[in-house]
Amino acid sequence: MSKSSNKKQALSRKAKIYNELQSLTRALCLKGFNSDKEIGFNAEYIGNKVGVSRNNTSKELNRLLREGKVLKIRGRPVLYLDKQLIEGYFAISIKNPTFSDFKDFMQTVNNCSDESDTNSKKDVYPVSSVKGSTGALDSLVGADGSLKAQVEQAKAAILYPPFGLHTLISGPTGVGKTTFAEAMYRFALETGRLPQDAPFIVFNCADYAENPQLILSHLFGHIKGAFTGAGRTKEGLVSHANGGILFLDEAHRLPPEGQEMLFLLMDKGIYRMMGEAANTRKARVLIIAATSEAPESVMLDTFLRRIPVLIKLPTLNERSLRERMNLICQFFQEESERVKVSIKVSKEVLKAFLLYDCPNNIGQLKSDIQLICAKAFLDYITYKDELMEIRLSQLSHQVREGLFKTEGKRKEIIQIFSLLETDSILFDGKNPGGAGGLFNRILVDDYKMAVDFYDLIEKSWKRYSKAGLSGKQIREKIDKNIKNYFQNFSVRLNSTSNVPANRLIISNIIDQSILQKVEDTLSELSADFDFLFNRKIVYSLALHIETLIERLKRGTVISHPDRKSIKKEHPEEYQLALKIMHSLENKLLIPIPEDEAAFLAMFLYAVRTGKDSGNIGVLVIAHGPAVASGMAHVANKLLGVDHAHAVDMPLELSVEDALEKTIEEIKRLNTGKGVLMLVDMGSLKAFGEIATEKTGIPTKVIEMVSTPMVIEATRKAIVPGMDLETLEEDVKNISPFIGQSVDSEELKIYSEGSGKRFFERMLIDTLGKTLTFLNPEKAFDTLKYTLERILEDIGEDLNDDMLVKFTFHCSCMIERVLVHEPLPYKNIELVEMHNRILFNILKKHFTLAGEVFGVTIPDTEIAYVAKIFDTHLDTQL
Ligand SMILES: Nc1ncnc2c1ncn2[C@@H]1O[C@H](COP(=O)(O)OP(=O)(O)OP(=O)(O)O)[C@@H](O)[C@H]1O
Repeated sequence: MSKSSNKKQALSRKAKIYNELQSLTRALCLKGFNSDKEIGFNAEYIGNKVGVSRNNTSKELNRLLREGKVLKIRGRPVLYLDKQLIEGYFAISIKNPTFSDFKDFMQTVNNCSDESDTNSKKDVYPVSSVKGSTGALDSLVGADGSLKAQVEQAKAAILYPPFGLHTLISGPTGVGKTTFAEAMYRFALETGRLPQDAPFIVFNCADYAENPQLILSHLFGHIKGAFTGAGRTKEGLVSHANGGILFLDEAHRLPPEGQEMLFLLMDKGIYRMMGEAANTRKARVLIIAATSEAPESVMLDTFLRRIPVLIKLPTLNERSLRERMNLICQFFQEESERVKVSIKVSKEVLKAFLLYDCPNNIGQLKSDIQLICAKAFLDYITYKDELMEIRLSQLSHQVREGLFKTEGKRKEIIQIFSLLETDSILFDGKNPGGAGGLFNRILVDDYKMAVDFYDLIEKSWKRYSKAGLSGKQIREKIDKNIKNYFQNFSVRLNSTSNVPANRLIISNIIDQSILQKVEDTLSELSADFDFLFNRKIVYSLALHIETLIERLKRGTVISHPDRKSIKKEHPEEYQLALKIMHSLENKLLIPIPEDEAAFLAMFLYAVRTGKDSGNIGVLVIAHGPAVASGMAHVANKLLGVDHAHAVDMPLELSVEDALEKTIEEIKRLNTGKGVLMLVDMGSLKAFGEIATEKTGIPTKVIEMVSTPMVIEATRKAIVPGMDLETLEEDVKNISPFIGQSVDSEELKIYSEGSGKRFFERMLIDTLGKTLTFLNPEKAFDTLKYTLERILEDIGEDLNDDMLVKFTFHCSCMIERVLVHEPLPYKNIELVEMHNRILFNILKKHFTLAGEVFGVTIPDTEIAYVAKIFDTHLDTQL
């Protein structure tokens, strides 16, 4: 054999070995590294795979090492890895490719992302050490979460000398591949790796997949006469992308000829226009390819051999709910900015978007949100509303289904939503700055008192003066409100909240210098007042001070209604407040009005003594063995609390005993804010008066009780800052059945169309406020029909009282069954036995009703319905 053919063989042997090592390393990268296991491939193993002896394989590997293509880990046996792939995987650049042992290798790759480590710095440069590396990539949602590794890889790919590394981004449709590639491009501009005028050219290979000639002509250009119709020479995208990035979407659709031409460009920086035989052209183009095919697929194998960096983006399901929430908020904010109208989105809608099945990932999430916003916009212009409101009823069936998919995610959902005290979020499109930190702002609600707090004072001032209260009365009322506010605020601060005291998040929303100055001030004073150490106090105070400064600038400072008495009642806190104020005045160089000391003193007092001031108790009293407790149970279950309590009054219970029980309950429930009682008969009103007389505990009695009212009472009673009078008012207002006067206009609206009575329209309206998932109109119609059939069977007439009870109870029941949380029932056999006929009638009719809603009503729930008939119709069949 001649020398030259020997060399030829050796060359192809080296290439074979190199290709094999690349495949093996790639497979390893796809599986992920595990530092516990030794990783790498020895010469014998690689040699066996390609049919070359161990000795010769070793020789070739050492050659490759000298060429800078492989990494060598000394030991027994010696292990090899492909250098570029490892660098891409760990987002690093390795200068010295030989390692003394496996530990040395792992240490080097791990340490390189840790700037503090200097040992390995000489060999590698960590991406994180590059100045100015914040920006496009770092601001992607998830950049510090589920995209962390990918962002590091992308930075490394862009920064790799001399011109960056070609990259393949993979992931199913809609995961954000294009967005990610654009962010890489912007990162290249930000870091100066590409000049500001560098091109970013996008080409979707799927667009012309059926016509290879057209693809090649688009990409590489053609010369005159290259094919029929090529009347003149035309440059391709590669030429336009010279000096920048060419983004090839759906790269797996590139025909084989195109792949070959692209590889030539990637390997050697040269290409030919179509129709050119000899002439080659030069272009320096960084390729970012994207594919929705699994990167392991055969189709991509050739591609992978050329592309050293493989970035796999996670699907929406693989991201945390927190990130998804962030995306949702971002999209609503974007829509609001687009149409320049505020968008109000309820908690329930957010929950549905958070949980529904979204197989096409972020892309689908975004377009579903755009779709719902478009619908809401239509309502907005049709009805000339003040803002766009997204209601649960507007959502598509698929999105609404999300509400049923809480399984296994409850904790995370609670964590996300416990921070949001209002029932909805307002996305303010007129304030474009709001988009980025929006979700962060939700996160810091726990610290936030300033904005709400001043607003509270301003709003109540307007409300009370409109109501004709004297100046003194207004001050007294506001003073009470402020006290309540601080009390509740301190409860939140002292609670074992899940909110991390995260300076990073806080620093996104508070001016850095204010935060720093508040931190300094409090740490100076904390030697004497150790409770000031609490991070949350620092943050909430910083937020408060920031708002105060804004108000000072605008000249809208609010005076404290009663500074003198605060000074007298809380002298220690007042003095401390003055110290804080003076220190801040010096640091911030602004004069702070002395009234502020009174607010601060109240805040400090509340935080210091803060204990759970508790909520207003809710007590349901009704005749019947389990009517009251049934309603309280439903309310608690639906709201996920244990706040509604009940006194059941079976017929055999004497009035004296019932009163005694009631007083005991009231004592037990009172936490200082009184108890709201909902009773089913006017005569029970006296119970409240007697209980207050005997115990001094304030009570209010509403002479009407229904499940929705109990739900409303419970829901509102646990709202911080609620007082007994307001609660009574609010609960009364939801009941359309309490002698309200309704003007004739309103009456007309309610009675229009549908052929329903006014009373029924009101009933549906109230149902609408209570139901989460069901369409109230449909629920009402179906249940009324069902009730009429049941009454026909048992020979009773329909009456409104029964209609109210039945529709409310049963619609709540259907919702419970929908979310797989039906009520249990003890001794169900007894109900079945005593009321077999009624039970069977109910079962028959509920089978039909259930079908309408796609559920099967279990016997335990039927037993409760039977009880309603028992108690209210006295039906003993
Ligand atoms: N991290 C992100 N932050 C904010 N928006 C994002 C993010 N990722 C994707 N999006 C948005 O989601 C939508 C879909 O993203 P993109 O088009 O980048 O996905 P893709 O994977 O390229 O989709 P396809 O495979 O369908 O081309 C875009 O409108 C984009 O604005």
